[in-house]
Amino acid sequence: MILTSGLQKVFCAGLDITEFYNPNPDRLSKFWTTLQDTWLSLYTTSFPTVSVINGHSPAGGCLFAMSCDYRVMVGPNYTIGLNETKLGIVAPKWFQDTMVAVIGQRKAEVSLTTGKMYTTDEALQIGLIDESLPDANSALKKGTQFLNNFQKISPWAYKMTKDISRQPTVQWLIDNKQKDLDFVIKYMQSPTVQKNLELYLQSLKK
Ligand SMILES: CCCCCCCCCCCC/C=C/CC(=O)SCCNC(=O)CCNC(=O)[C@H](O)C(C)(C)COP(=O)(O)OP(=O)(O)OC[C@H]1O[C@@H](n2cnc3c(N)ncnc32)[C@H](O)[C@@H]1OP(=O)(O)O
Repeated sequence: MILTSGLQKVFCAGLDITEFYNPNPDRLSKFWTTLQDTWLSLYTTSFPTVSVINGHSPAGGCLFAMSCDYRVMVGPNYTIGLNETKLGIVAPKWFQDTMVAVIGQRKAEVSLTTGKMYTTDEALQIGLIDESLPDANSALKKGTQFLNNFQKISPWAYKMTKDISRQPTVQWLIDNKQKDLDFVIKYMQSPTVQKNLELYLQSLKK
């Protein structure tokens, strides 16, 4: 399965920030639960997955890319990263753990605390992506080549290997879905967080 975008320069702009701004708790609760379930399905899918990152990929976009088995990104002009601290919010534990699984504890901590958005070259250097290609067609071709590896791998062996590797992060979220939701609902209602989001949304307007 390949995840990519039909847009010209955005792979995924992350979660819709307007869902967090002046939120209705019931709506936010459904929104966040849907995100948790979608992520669990993607991260544990029995299909081999590749993200062909053909545009910018901040925050939730980076999470979805990192949740695939392999990342091919079009360079050099796009950026990717978990930039939550730049919005004055915090990437939840399972976002952070997904990043640690990809680039390791030290690089993830620096990346997360600074909210850094990496260029394609920088992302390749720290291992956030696996390959950089100059255009979308060659990136798609690379992604397809990666998936072809699995024609010779037992689906059962593939899935069990992936489950063992991803189990700690997956199990944490399964065991803590309500706690994670309560954290988001509680802090999203904080006046400080709301002010930060307001300023960030304003900064995006042209
Ligand atoms: C004190 C303790 C604090 C504790 C807090 C705890 C909180 C709990 C945890 C909660 C975690 C929540 C996790 C969230 C993860 C996320 O995904 S947050 C989203 C992060 N996304 C971004 O930062 C992306 C922002 N967008 C961009 O940088 C750019 O738009 C782009 C690079 C993606 C594309 O650039 P360009 O093509 O130039 O597009 P624009 O013309 O800028 O955008 C068009 C239009 O869309 C609006 N917009 C863009 N992104 C978003 C978004 N993610 N959500 C909502 N709206 C978005 C942008 O404002 C423009 O609007 P107008 O057309 O001008 O109205």
